[in-house]
Amino acid sequence: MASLLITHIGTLVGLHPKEQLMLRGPEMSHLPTLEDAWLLCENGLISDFGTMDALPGKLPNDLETLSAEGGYVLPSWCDSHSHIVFAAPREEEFVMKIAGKSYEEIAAAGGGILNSAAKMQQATEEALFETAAIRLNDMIQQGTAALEIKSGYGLSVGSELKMLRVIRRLKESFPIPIKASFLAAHAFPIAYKNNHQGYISQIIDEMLPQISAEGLADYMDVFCETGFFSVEETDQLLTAAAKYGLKPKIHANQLSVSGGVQIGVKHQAISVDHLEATDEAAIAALSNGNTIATLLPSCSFYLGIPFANARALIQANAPVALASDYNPGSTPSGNMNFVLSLGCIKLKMLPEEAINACTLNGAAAMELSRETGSITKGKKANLIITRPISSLAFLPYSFGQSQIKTIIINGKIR
Ligand SMILES: N=CN[C@@H](CCC(=O)O)C(=O)O
Ligand SMILES: [Zn+2]
Repeated sequence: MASLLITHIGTLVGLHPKEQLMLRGPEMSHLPTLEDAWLLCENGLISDFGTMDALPGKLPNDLETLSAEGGYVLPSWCDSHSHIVFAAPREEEFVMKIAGKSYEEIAAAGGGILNSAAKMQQATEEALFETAAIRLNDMIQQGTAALEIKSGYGLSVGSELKMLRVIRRLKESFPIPIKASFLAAHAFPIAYKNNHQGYISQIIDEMLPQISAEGLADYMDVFCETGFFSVEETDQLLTAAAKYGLKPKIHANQLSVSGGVQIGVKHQAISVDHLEATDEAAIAALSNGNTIATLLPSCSFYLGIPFANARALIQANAPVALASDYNPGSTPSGNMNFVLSLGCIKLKMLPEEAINACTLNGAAAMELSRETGSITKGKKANLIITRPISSLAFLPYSFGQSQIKTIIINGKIR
């Protein structure tokens, strides 16, 4: 594999030591940088870096050189929450929202997740793979190079397995790390509206054993929310998943204070995600803990719901990650550059905090921070090279304007 030397880097950003696997509270504002730098990629990994006045004397033979021309170099975005496998977009609901209907009203009228589930029954694995691959390629071009993808539009044994097999194929076909979360507990199918235990038994007795036998999921997810899965039902599902070694990453407190945060923490969830409706008890549950609060500001932006209280979480010494939530209903965008801007503009995170939340803490929310998420020797050479910009703050400040000039994946120009 050819080696790549990137020279004339205006500022190299995110030089965390390899032992730093996650950042919490005040640590999140610490984003080490190096000015006027070079960086060497060998065998797909970051092998060395330094300042331009001390370029390495001995260089590999098969070396390709690329000048960053004064641009910034950052670790690629690590997006730890997405639903990019879906059968069809839902613009009709977008228009209903413009006319004043809420997410809950649309869902109660048979739209929402059930709308996507109905379309999923008909979709072929091939079509699902092709459309998800287009979305994923777009995301990679926008700087994402590690991704979590959920099932959850199947809501039946066959369709949930179909979604997870599509995610497995994406894992095999793309050069970036991908993690799969099993989210059959996303909504109750209509046939089980008044028989919650019937559907929960199907998840526990039929889906989990097959998924485990085929190794199709890395995590268990539940939408713990009023009108969806209760705290008791979430507890039951997470207990069952633990028997198959599936750790939780759950949807909590999106539309109301659901108790989802506390039940996630009780089950040592890797992350509890959303938290738009978080109260003091939920913040206290995350304070000083290892469960990551993954905030999804594009969802608040699109649905017009409150933004999560990032400042209170950071104040409480919690680890905070930012992710896209790319899905057809609440967030039809996987652009992490916009997530970064919203993190600063709406969640009042400092640029350094928001960048750490989109990189190292995002990687940690997928248990990938040993291999990606910072500029650290031995980690994947997955990089974003920007145009020359006036400061780090310019990146989130210039919202909606791409500053990305080149994407590097596994040490190769993409
Ligand atoms: N809230 C649950 N799941 C998705 C939305 C799903 C949908 O509307 O299709 C979310 O994270 O926002
Ligand atoms: Zn989600």
